[in-house]
Amino acid sequence: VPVPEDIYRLALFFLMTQIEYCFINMESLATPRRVERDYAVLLVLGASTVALLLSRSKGPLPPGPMALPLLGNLPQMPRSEEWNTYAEWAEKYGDITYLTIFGKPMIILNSLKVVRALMNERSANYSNRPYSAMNEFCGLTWILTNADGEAHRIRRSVVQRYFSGLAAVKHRSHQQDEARVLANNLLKSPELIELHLKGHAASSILLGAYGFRVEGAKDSLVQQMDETFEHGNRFPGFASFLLEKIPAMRNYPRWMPFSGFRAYGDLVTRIFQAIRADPYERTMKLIASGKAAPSFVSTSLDDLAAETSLSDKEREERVELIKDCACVMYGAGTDSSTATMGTFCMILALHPEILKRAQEELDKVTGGERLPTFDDERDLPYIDALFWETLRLIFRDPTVFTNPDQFRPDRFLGEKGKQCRDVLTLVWGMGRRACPGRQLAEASLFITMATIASCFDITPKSTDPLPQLEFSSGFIRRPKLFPVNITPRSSKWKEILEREVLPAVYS
Ligand code: HEM
Repeated sequence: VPVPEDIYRLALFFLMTQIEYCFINMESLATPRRVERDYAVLLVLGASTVALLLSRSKGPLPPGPMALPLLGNLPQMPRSEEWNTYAEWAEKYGDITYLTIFGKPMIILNSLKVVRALMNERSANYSNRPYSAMNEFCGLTWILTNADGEAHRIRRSVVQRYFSGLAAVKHRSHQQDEARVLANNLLKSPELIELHLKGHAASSILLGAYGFRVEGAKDSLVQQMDETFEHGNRFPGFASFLLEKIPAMRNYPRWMPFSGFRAYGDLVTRIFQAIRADPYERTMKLIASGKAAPSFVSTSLDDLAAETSLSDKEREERVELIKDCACVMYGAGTDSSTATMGTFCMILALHPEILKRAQEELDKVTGGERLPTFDDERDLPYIDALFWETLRLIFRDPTVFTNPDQFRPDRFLGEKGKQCRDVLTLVWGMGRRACPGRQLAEASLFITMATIASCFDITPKSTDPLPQLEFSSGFIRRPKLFPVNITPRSSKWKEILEREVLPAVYS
């Protein structure tokens, strides 16, 4: 029997969905305003309530803050710096905290011990994504990060074959070039640091995946991709919740009242299909004109051509798979790399003593006469430690890293440093979902950090008061960039950079 709580909950979803639609930009949908009819609301409310009741979870659950009847833990959810609230909850409830938001369960793993136990040792149990009617509704089941079971396994093996292990080494030449292009861009217009960092990450990944570089974050393709992911995030939360709870809603008739979400679903499906197809088409044109650099797409197509026993249908499926895998690399890799490089630059501005020590080490290896290369890697332990400590900032378990708020690259030096690195593999995720772009990202970030530290002094534009390094909330912890001066260490370094960037740009 439906309880009043469920009816209120659903009534609230509908109400909020409509309110949200008033705030999002619906112009592109050209949907005429629909007449709202009470009987339709009652019908859907009834069906939804039954579905909600059937989907109720039973069984013992981990402890967590007391949930309110309708909203769950929504009022207690932190609006910013969520990691501090999660740490407080860990003190109170232990390593695993259970929450619900509008009936949707959420589990926070709060220590290295439980993350390892669940995500690594029992990866087979915990690596699947919960079924998402919303992903199906928007045609997003092909994305590796959403896929499960066999579809996930196949996509991962395709991606790993080209981006992990020894295969990652093939990307080093363009990664070194892109690091130099970034340094040159920072030399020319340091005030555009945010755009340059984004353009650099995008270009490095697009080169690996599709074989072309972009001129920067303003490139139409980069903007198209960003807008697409943004669109996905803007899907009205309550409509998405409703779809998850009642998947049959994806067939909700378009002529019914409140069916605006279907038009929005069509839009999201269309634009996701476009970012899957458009960069692929760009590569096909480059291949046709003989100008394509070797990439994941071109190599995979060559491999496909060499397999003579496949039927036409199998070939078509393989091409679709190649499109899926290339596209996801951009989505998964760009923002994470941009955030890490942004953090690195802000850290250097706040810690001149660290930058000086890095430059001393680099000068010893390069003689202060050239930019660093991958061949220098083994002689640059401090740069390596700097790289690890920058990633470590998101890992704040004080029982593992003492004073986690302090930036101390020395943690990663010497014998003890090796143990710290082992622990820090956590930042790449664990088990079956661990980051397949890890080696690619490690190499790209290392050479870019070494190049930037070689060429520039970085200082905050204003030191009174000294800026604090703050981070935004969300899936990726992004640094809030404060204004900085980025100047070549000397006129000699300006010349070195200008000299060495030319082959990078024109090769
Ligand atoms: C600083 C850089 C990066 C960090 C910290 C990072 C971190 C992570 C983490 C923690 C996961 C696991 C998420 C989960 O458990 O569901 C992940 C997944 C993934 N990463 Fe990365 N990543 C980085 C860069 C990259 C790059 C450069 C690429 C590609 C070029 C990439 C591609 C992927 C993909 C495709 C997945 C999904 C794997 C799956 O669901 O099986 N990442 N990454």
